[in-house]
Amino acid sequence: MKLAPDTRSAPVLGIVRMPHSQGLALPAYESDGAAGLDLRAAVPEDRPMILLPGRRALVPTGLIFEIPAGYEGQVRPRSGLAFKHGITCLNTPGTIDSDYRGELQVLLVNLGDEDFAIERGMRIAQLVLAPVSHATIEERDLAGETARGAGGFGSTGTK
Ligand SMILES: O=c1ccn([C@H]2C[C@H](O)[C@@H](COP(=O)(O)OP(=O)(O)OP(=O)(O)O)O2)c(=O)[nH]1
Repeated sequence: MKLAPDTRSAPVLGIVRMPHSQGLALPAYESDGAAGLDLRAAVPEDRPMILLPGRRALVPTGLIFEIPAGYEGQVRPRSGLAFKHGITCLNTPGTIDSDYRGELQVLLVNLGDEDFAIERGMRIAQLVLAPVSHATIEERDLAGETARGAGGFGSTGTK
């Protein structure tokens, strides 16, 4: 199926390579309609990172992103890694601020029951570019009335 062309003008995402990501493919949309750019692990070829069950680690991407103003980057897990190995992002969605100029790192956690080897070039997570707004903050004396009121946390039941 051909997806409808995007008529919005595409934001430009700048990517700067650090030395340890030389030779790795740049993040790319893996299909026409993919929401995220796959992020690859920039760990040494001869030293995969071993994530033991229950442990977490910051995995380098070797990339600095220039997120355009008015957007954020959301670092999200890959469902295949989560389903097959219990590997997910601990802080999902990780927030990449548009003024961040450090290396993008991916905080992975092993919720599976086996050791997991993160190898160089492995696609470990995905980055979604999403619009954000800065709200104008107004302090108020009272919150406006609504039908829900203060009901939450399951107040409407499950059926
Ligand atoms: O998964 C992530 C999440 C964040 N970051 C980087 C980019 C982001 O802009 C910065 C700060 O992230 P966040 O705002 O979530 O962290 P914080 O704990 O609030 O720290 P800070 O005080 O530095 O904002 O860290 C990553 O590389 N990976």
